[in-house]
Amino acid sequence: MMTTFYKYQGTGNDFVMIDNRQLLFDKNNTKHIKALCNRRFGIGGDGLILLENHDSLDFKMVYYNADGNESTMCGNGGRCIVAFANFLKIIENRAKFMAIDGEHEALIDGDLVKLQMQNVSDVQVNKAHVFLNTGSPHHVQMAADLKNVDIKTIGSQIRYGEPYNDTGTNVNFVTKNSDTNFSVRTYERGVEDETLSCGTGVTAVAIAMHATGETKNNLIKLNTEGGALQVSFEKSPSGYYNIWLIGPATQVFKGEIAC
Ligand SMILES: N[C@@H](CCC[C@H](N)C(=O)O)C(=O)O
Repeated sequence: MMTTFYKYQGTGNDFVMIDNRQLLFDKNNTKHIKALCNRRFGIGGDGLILLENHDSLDFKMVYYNADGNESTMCGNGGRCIVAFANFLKIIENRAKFMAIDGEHEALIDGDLVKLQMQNVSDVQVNKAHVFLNTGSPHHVQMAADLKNVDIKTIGSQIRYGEPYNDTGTNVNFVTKNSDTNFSVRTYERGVEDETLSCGTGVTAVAIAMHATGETKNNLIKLNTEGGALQVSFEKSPSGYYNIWLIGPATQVFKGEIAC
């Protein structure tokens, strides 16, 4: 059997995208999903995303990491699936869809996809790092010499170490450029390596920088290795709300693969 797939990228975080409205894709075959994401033996991607029908919303997003396992929310993947739904003519310029962390709203504004993220109430500020969940878990720590951080080695030590252990976390290293601009490099759980960008990661960084007083602004530009993203938010006594992740999402190619 041949499966038609599309490849999307959002600031270099890349995904195999499959229209699974007919429910033909075998979702329990972890090995197969991992093989499709393999950059040498498969299509290649940081993850694989299925677009499915939803009873009351425009569509449903099902996200798998490159290791073949279904995981928590992917912010860049969320922006890419909105672009894909637009390409499939399921939506025009706005969408409401279901993901693993709940309902999301999104807007397409020219080349940009704006994705509303879930509210964040629990921001754990520690001495040397911040931990918070923006749909996926994120450890955020400052790095004086971001360019030279060995992201894979140090990220993996933190991801598998205390207190995260088996569940793990994504790990973000940050440098402040100005009150409104930060650079970020991310080690992603489930890819088990650095990715060029992480949407829930930069969202976590923007909130962490606000929570620790590194910035007082609520519209932050985040430079990733794959390009620039923006995050806006509001703060109330109970936490952060009206959080938006903003950036480009691009279809790269279409193909067919035997499976
Ligand atoms: N690249 C994603 C994050 C995907 C989920 C993550 N790897 C995890 O398993 O926690 C993003 O853009 O948010």
